Amino acid sequence: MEKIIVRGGNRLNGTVRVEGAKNAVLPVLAATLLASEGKNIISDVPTLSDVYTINEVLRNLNADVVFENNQVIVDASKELNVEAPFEFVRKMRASILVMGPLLARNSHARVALPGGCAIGSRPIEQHLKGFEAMGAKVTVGNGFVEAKVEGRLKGAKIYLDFPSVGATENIMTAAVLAEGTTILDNVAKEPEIVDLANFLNAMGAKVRGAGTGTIRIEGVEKLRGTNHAVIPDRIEAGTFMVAAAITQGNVVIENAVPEHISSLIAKMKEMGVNIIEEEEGIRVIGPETLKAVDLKTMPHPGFPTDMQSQMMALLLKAEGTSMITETVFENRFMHAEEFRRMNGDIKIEGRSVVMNGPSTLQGAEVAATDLRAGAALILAGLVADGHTRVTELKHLDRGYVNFHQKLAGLGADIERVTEVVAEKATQETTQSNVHA
Ligand SMILES: CC(=O)N[C@H]1[C@@H](OP(=O)(O)OP(=O)(O)OC[C@H]2O[C@@H](n3ccc(=O)[nH]c3=O)[C@H](O)[C@@H]2O)O[C@H](CO)[C@@H](O)[C@@H]1O
Ligand SMILES: C=C(OP(=O)(O)O)C(=O)O
Repeated sequence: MEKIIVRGGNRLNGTVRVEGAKNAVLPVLAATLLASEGKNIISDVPTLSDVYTINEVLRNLNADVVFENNQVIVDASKELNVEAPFEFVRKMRASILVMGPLLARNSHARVALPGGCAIGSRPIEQHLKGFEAMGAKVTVGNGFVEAKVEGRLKGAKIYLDFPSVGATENIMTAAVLAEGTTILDNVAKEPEIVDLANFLNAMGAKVRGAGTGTIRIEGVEKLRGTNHAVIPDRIEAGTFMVAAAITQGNVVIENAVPEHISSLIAKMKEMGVNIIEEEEGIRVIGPETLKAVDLKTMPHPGFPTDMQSQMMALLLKAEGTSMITETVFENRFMHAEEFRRMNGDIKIEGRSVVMNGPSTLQGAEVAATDLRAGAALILAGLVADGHTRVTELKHLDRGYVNFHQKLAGLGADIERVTEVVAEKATQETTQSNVHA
């Protein structure tokens, strides 16, 4: 087993560059299945475990996929298979995003049911409601969801009960090859939705309104491969912004797009963080004293749930009482217990957590319960007394490329070790504690 060991106390300084966005590249790669002619060349692709997983899903569906130098080339022109098995979907829920493209291309798709995960039950009924409205017959059984349609899907008017990111993407990618027009209401407005629409349009689709609450899709008969560069990862950018702020550092985050993270910038400014938009990116200067604030996660342009745990780390160091309310996922506070193990003063009250800060954080052995929790625990470790050891790094690797190396490049005292070396470090700490 691998661990990341952080020794707290260093201020971060310098420049760090963010990668292409995980949550943009996964739907884009799933949508490459729509091109029955030509190759798709997707660039700025991060080397994340989730990307390797979706590439395996595509290969399994009979697409040719080459991933080199942050570029994925997909040739999906051969006849596609119908089924995405559980071995992939269990690793990564976003595998469900192949359902829309497969149904549109094949008139038939069978995908293992994703099930819940550490942050909530995560049902997919809004995705399925969309496929049904377009004429598909959907059945669920034996751990699979299957959708079939005679001939092409038919354009429809669909209203989502909640602006689900995945449902918006899956229905969009089904509707682009449907007969007639689809009007999709109460949709997600995340930048990743806009990126997907841009990619679909470059393949020859007719998608209008992405980024607003209503998307209108005129179906076309065929799509062809194109070139597309993925947008920068706003959550990775936000994570490094917190790293700079929590360590009273001074860091430029290159490639970050301020318009994609305006809610985060506003909240951090409220906390007293100095944030300057520069030509190369966003400069973040952490203050001596952070102010307590309240925040509530919401669909975009509200505060992103994927930044909630990192902000929890930051708020633990703020003066006064802060409250975070999670409205997007029903169970995304598992990291709060881990912060408590680091001496964080934190209480869970239903869908909110209350923190009385600043907490004097102490190094401890903690487990990443999901990918953002993993990053957040490392952020807390940057300002904790002594060593913090973070385990369950498979979650972190789903969403961050070279996270510890990037932090080390900014001056953090951090390393990634295997169990054997980690045990040696534990012994050293135990010995130094005995001597102290
Ligand atoms: C790969 C990817 O892009 N993942 C992101 C995507 O996940 P994902 O697409 O799964 O998130 P959704 O927006 O669909 O889910 C938001 C909420 O709606 C619920 N829901 C969703 C669909 C449905 O049919 N029924 C239902 O009840 C979910 O359980 C959850 O509570 O958006 C989330 C919300 O911004 C982010 O945290 C994830 O990082
Ligand atoms: C929850 C996340 O991702 P996923 O939907 O892929 O689990 C995330 O990126 O924080």
